[in-house]
Amino acid sequence: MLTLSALDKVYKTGTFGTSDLHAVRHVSLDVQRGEVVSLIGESGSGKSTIGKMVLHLLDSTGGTITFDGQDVTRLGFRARRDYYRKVQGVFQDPFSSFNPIFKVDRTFETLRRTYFPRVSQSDWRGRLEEALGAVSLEPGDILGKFPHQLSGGQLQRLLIARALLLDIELLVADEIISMLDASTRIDVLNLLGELKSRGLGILFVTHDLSLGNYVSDRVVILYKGRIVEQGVTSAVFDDPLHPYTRDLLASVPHLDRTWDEVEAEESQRSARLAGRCLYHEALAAQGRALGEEADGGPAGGVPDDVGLVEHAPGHFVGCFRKAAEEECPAGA
Ligand SMILES: Nc1ncnc2c1ncn2[C@@H]1O[C@H](COP(=O)(O)OP(=O)(O)OP(=O)(O)O)[C@@H](O)[C@H]1O
Repeated sequence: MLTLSALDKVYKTGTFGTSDLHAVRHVSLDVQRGEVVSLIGESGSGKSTIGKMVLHLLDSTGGTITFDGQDVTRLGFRARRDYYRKVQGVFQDPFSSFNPIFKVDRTFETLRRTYFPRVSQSDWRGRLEEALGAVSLEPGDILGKFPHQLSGGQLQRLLIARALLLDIELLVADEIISMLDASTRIDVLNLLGELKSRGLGILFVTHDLSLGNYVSDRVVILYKGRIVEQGVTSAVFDDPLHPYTRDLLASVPHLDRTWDEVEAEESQRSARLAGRCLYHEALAAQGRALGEEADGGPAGGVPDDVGLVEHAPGHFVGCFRKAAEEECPAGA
């Protein structure tokens, strides 16, 4: 359904826009109907930039985005409107998606006027109540209220209801439950599971590995805008191949280990990988200051073009040694 091919994004930075920040590099992935694919990576790895390019909130600087085989990388006004009928996004902070001076009903009225001008008010009311019911919201509790009168979880569900009214095929869910409390989180996650079983494809953006493990059919691990590993969730979590994926998994807090034990494991892993893995060297050299641009090249950072190698069916790892068909001494 959705396919990204060698997608790139370079931001112009600096006072006069003379510096380049390569936020997304040659990212290729796909999301099928009824499938949840998670983009996982630390802050600054390019997850949201990819989500925004899929949603046409940002232009890409290279590569293509296709939806059902049609190139949607550059869309005119009309085509964009049609695209948004099939593809919608929900973001971390639901408050920023609503205008605080209007009641939430306005969001739905705008939707009706834009996409369903011929639907009568009474039909529309029926559809709206059905969509609110699907996200477990009682119309009487929600309609006629201002955003500040509703909780983050209610607003998040309203945004999903809005997407349902459009009968979308793909949802880009960018950190949508980070701001919710534990019980609301479960409600929203269950809702996503239900939408998936109805055939919705979901591109789920998260920095939270446990969450990625819980919701996804496949995961894509990003580091500095590059895919370092991707595959079926159980394959990647049970047998992480890339040192960065292993680092990420090792950094998940365990209640049964003390800080000293975690530090000892970390230094053993560092010693094992030292001088062997460019990704690892880059992380060490930058003191894990992710978000800074790596220079590229073996000395300072990560090489530009590291192809993904299929280690097992559907399980890909990016490694300069593997790409050169060399053995990885780190065992990755
Ligand atoms: N508008 C912008 N102009 C310049 N640089 C940007 C812009 N937006 C993002 N960046 C940079 O692009 C890189 C990727 O940012 P992005 O927001 O996609 O990362 P992320 O993985 O979603 O991070 P987070 O989890 O913190 O949201 C970062 O280095 C960020 O500073």
